[in-house]
Amino acid sequence: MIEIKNLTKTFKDKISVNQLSLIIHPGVVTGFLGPNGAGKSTTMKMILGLTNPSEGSVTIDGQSYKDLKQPISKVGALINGDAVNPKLTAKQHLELIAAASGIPEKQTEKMLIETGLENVKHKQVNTFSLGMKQRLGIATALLGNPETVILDEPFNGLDVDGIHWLRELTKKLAQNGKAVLISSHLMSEMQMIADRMIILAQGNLIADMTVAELAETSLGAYVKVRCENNEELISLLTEKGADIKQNKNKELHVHHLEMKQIGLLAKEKNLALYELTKVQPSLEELFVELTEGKMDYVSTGTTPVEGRELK
Ligand SMILES: Nc1ncnc2c1ncn2[C@@H]1O[C@H](COP(=O)(O)OP(=O)(O)OP(=O)(O)O)[C@@H](O)[C@H]1O
Repeated sequence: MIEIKNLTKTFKDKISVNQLSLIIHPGVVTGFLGPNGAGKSTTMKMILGLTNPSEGSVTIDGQSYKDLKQPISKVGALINGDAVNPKLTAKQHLELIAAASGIPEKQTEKMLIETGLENVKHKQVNTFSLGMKQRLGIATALLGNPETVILDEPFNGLDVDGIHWLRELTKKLAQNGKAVLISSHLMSEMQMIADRMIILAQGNLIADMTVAELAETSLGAYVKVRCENNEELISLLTEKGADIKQNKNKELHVHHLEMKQIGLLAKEKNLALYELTKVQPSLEELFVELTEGKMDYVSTGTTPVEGRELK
């Protein structure tokens, strides 16, 4: 079990991870989600002792990473940008790590088969595609049969077969009692494999719940309204406690008011509505909503109504 308490990382004057507290449980695939720059990799690096926290602590079964006696059998990780000597073959790379860590040689063969690299094991890593490198990174992470597996954006570069393989692998690891932490910025991907979701945005914890809880969260449901006079309707509904966002097509997304209430309030003021639809967003849409306005790199899309702060 990984326990993170008040974990904070500041680079110069920028807070990349802010007072993060959470637990990564064994036997569970935990999706670690957030837009670019949310602080996912930094958190993973702090778990692995690769980056020192500015504040707070991380323990793995009660110990910090640097105090673990046999770290490779406790935590295995794929961190983007992992250094692999490109001149080595896949087999040599794994054998080198196995030898350095006292892992039996037969384990390297097992990992090459498990990750589908058996046929290319004698090829130099510099001839590998991104997907093959990812597979080798995953083989490296699993080499010590660790209790916890941390994978930073492992789907990057994998083809359809690879994606399917990795989904099955992560499920199997969790079924075997391992704690699996996987980062991604794609909710749709995580939805397929994660039991629990942790969402970060700008270093802050936005959600930490099971996928079922996330899907049920009332934050998600809203009423889509198109109307002849948005300004008037916004002020009317806001007075009644609604939270409203307006997208670039001038559609209003109204939270915390029922469809019927909205219709009746509009009728009282003789406001014509062109559309009134209850929307239960997908997890992908919910993710966008939860993290909107909290990204380092923003693209166009739904914008908040002036004066209303996004939740
Ligand atoms: N070594 C560093 N020096 C300065 N700033 C850093 C450093 N590492 C990370 N950051 C900053 O910390 C913030 C969080 O970065 P991080 O890589 O953890 O995000 P992420 O959620 O993993 O993003 P992505 O999905 O794009 O990989 C970013 O603003 C990033 O620029």
